[in-house]
Amino acid sequence: MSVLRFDNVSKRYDSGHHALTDVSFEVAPGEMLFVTGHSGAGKSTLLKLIHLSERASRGAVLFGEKNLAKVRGGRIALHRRDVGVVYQDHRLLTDRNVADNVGLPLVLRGMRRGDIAKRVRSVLEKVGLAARANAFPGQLSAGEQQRVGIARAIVSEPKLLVADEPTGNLDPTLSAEILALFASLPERGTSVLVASHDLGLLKRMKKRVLVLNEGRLVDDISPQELAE
Ligand SMILES: Nc1ncnc2c1ncn2[C@@H]1O[C@H](COP(=O)(O)OP(=O)(O)OP(=O)(O)O)[C@@H](O)[C@H]1O
Repeated sequence: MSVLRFDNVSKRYDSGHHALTDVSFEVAPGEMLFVTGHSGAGKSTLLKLIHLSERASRGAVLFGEKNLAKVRGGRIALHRRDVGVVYQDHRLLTDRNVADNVGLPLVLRGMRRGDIAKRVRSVLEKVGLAARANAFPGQLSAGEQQRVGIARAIVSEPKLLVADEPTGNLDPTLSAEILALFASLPERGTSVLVASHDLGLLKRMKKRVLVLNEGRLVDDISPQELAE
């Protein structure tokens, strides 16, 4: 059983623009892969269909056995518990400190405060921000904010993590560290799908790469092919 499956998915925005056309692929449990393509190729749209910021116009997006077309109303929030999202613009709450931002998904889940504090501490250590737990987002660098966003996305150990250009604001050393962190998630059962147009990074990571061109999936490159 795949974690995620796109079956001939197309997305046409209300403007009439066809952002995705007939896209099909599957993600296995514990797999890490990238989606790439030039600006406007449809990478963000593809991720939005997974966390239900947008809906497919045709075809089916399946998350495990669940057809996302049927996930409506209150079930959207439940679905989002299973999908961790790292946004390009972080989307942190500016009036809450780092620890509160990271712990928020666990609060929404009704987890006990003591357990939340433990998990938050552990995940902040992983992203190298343990010392900044009490800082507010406005006091952090762009790269640090990015890492808070990543910590928040992985704190609830989702089945799938989707990240849109997660290393955009980070220097090369930090990018490498964050990607190494992503690459370690599959061992703990989280599949990872990252949108990136950084070809150097894709080559270094040696993971499967989906290539979009004008909304069509034009290549699906295995790690072996990438190494050649
Ligand atoms: N809400 C929207 N309404 C209309 N068109 C949109 C909307 N969002 C995106 N598009 C268009 O759909 C196409 C795909 O956009 P998308 O953001 O998915 O591309 P992308 O590959 O992520 O690009 P980038 O690398 O620049 O972020 C673009 O031509 C974009 O202008």
